[in-house]
Amino acid sequence: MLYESTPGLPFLTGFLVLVSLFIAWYRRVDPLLDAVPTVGFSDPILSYLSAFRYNLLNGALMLKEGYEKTKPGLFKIATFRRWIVVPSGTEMIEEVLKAPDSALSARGPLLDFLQIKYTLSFLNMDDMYHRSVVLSKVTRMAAIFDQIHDELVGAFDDFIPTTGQEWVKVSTMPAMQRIVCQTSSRVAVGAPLYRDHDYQTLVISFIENFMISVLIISCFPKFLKPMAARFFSRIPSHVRQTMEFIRFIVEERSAKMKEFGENWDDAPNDMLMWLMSEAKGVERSLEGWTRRLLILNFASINATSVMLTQTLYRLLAHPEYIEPLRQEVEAVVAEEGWTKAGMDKMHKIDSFVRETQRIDTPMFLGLNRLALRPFTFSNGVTIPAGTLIGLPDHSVHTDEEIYPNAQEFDGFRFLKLREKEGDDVLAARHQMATTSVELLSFEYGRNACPGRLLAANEVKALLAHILVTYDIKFEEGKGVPRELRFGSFRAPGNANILFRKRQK
Ligand code: HEM
Repeated sequence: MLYESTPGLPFLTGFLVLVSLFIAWYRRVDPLLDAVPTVGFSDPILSYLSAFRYNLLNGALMLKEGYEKTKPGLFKIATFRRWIVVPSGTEMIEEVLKAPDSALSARGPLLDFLQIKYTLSFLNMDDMYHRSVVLSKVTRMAAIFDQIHDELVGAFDDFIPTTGQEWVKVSTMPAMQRIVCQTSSRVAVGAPLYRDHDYQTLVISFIENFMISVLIISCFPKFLKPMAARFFSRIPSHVRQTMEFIRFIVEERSAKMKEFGENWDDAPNDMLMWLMSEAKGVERSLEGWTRRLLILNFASINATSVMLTQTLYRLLAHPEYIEPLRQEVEAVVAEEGWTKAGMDKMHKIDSFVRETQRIDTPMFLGLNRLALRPFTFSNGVTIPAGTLIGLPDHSVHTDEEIYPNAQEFDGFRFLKLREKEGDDVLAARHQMATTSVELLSFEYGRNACPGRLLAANEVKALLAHILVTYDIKFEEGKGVPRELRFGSFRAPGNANILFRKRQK
């Protein structure tokens, strides 16, 4: 009877069996990875439940559990797309970071993560010259710092216009993004374009659209990705519009480069100029420079505004730091003015921002490495070619053996470590822009962020300016907003902050 009343049942059962077999085959674990313990289910089909838990419920907890249970060692975790192997403990992480690119590639996973082939297919991935441009030029911060300070004051006046005793309500994340955009654009394209609000709107809309495009395109199977990019990405239009904005500047500068060559003494000192001087071959074109500029805007503006927003939230959640930080800024500025040398002396500010970065690191699992060939760790475990490795940023940052009372925010944690060191060289290990295997927000080793010195100085200068210029508080009855989490990502929620001219 049952059979007669449900004629589709055998087909449905058959279909489910086929799907299960396909999943079991697709998510099968390479036997070599059997030696790596799993957090959650190892079974190919049940591992989807673990992936669900990881992506949507409590990925951070799962990573922490794997890290603590296996340290020093390795564990694996299931995501919807694939298995990820995670090293636990700093020694194992260092092995990953020190492995040659020919064994564990950083570039491949980064390009895959950004879906570069479909979002920015025009980038020549073999020539990442913008990285060395940033690294070599940004290191000479002193000359750039004047521009940054000059501009951040203007940006605050533009976006947070306070007068008298009135409190001005500011939607934090969008306002910080605007302020960082204007300040960074001064370093990126110079005057007069950086102040053009239409240009800034375009820069921010590119960043937002880029992130949305990456998310959407990642959800499609490979053969549908080009179509998804065509339908959902507005990036080609952003490229065209940005080209129109910078065309005039590029033409003028190209003419001067031709005329003066190496002897152009008062050449502008901004990223566009650095790119124009260093580009080779097809990259030496309006379109080539535009695309590099866009990718640099993406790399710098979003991460810097997130860091500034998190720092402000931490400050408001711990207002006892406001006075000591203010006093430091005032004392240093009285001695050194608003200079790079002054920034270097703001040890309390530096420590406060670094502590925020430690505890609010934007990724629970940082960017990845792809094993291009079988790779054997010092504990004898070999992972097969094709394995994806993720770095457990947040688990390291909350490792009690490295940071006692790791879950507590201690704004002067790094100041105290700095003061304990005997000399300046050792003390510098604890400053904001110094990378280490114990603090992975800027990554560490040869793939570390080339713009970290700029980011650190920008955030420190912005925070110092806020402290001495404004009184700030959350709206009545409100506090730090709940952060947004998905899998290994986290982002600060948005809250309004009230600003008024400082009263005392
Ligand atoms: C708080 C702000 C910032 C954070 C947290 C941050 C973090 C990172 C991280 C973790 C990476 C490594 C990605 C990888 O290759 O695995 C990276 C790469 C990069 N960052 Fe930053 N960054 C910040 C600001 C900046 C700024 C201001 C610039 C300046 C232009 C910049 C330029 C770059 C570039 C060009 C790369 C790519 C390097 C490559 O292709 O290998 N970043 N950043």
